[in-house]
Amino acid sequence: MADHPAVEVSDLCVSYGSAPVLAGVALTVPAGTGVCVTGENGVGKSTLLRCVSGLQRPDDGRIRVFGAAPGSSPEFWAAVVTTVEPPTWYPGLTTREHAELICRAHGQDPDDAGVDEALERFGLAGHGDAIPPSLSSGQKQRLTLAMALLRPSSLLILDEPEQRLDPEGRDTVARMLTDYLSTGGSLLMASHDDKFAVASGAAITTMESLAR
Ligand SMILES: Nc1ncnc2c1ncn2[C@@H]1O[C@H](COP(=O)(O)OP(=O)(O)OP(=O)(O)O)[C@@H](O)[C@H]1O
Repeated sequence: MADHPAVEVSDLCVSYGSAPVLAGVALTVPAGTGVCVTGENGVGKSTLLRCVSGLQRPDDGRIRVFGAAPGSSPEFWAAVVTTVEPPTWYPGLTTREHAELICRAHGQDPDDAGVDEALERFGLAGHGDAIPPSLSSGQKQRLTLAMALLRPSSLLILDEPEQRLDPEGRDTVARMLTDYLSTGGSLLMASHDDKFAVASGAAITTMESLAR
């Protein structure tokens, strides 16, 4: 895995109907680094992230994630966390139980994985016994990111992680992404907040610069 870039995209083309959205997009995220894709609304950032996440088949082009095609293999989903799709909450499970579940699903003891610390760090300690649908939109986003960062992974694919977060929440997430990168993780994200992206340790690249 370490021999390959985290993400390698070349000649990626996606159209919706007759409207081309991505035309010959190329992108590399070296393993252990972070890249943030920026650009105006509708330029195709989420489409790119969906394709790299294996959630959308491009019309043309080549995508490799740690040297393999993205998709439905257990190895891919053991290595990759994507927040491109909005989360689905389990009926009747609390915020804490969601965090515990994600740990257990990945073979971690929730205490050892630091569920309490994660809830505290994300400002959710007082909401551990609430069910996620009752949380505010920013608190839901905090829980989504806490769960993404609690489980082991090698690549995070995050679509506008700063969305709905207050300034303190953005700072917390940026610090945690910097830590993630410093421990060898790789990051591909889309964002409208350059300051947040830089604070996260990601190199900024515009969608425009990725197209041929
Ligand atoms: N399922 C779909 N069917 C048809 N058109 C779509 C579909 N998904 C996206 N599009 C169109 O493709 C273009 C790119 O959308 P995309 O969501 O990838 O952009 P984005 O850069 O992530 O935008 P934003 O900054 O608003 O999140 C837009 O014009 C959008 O309307």
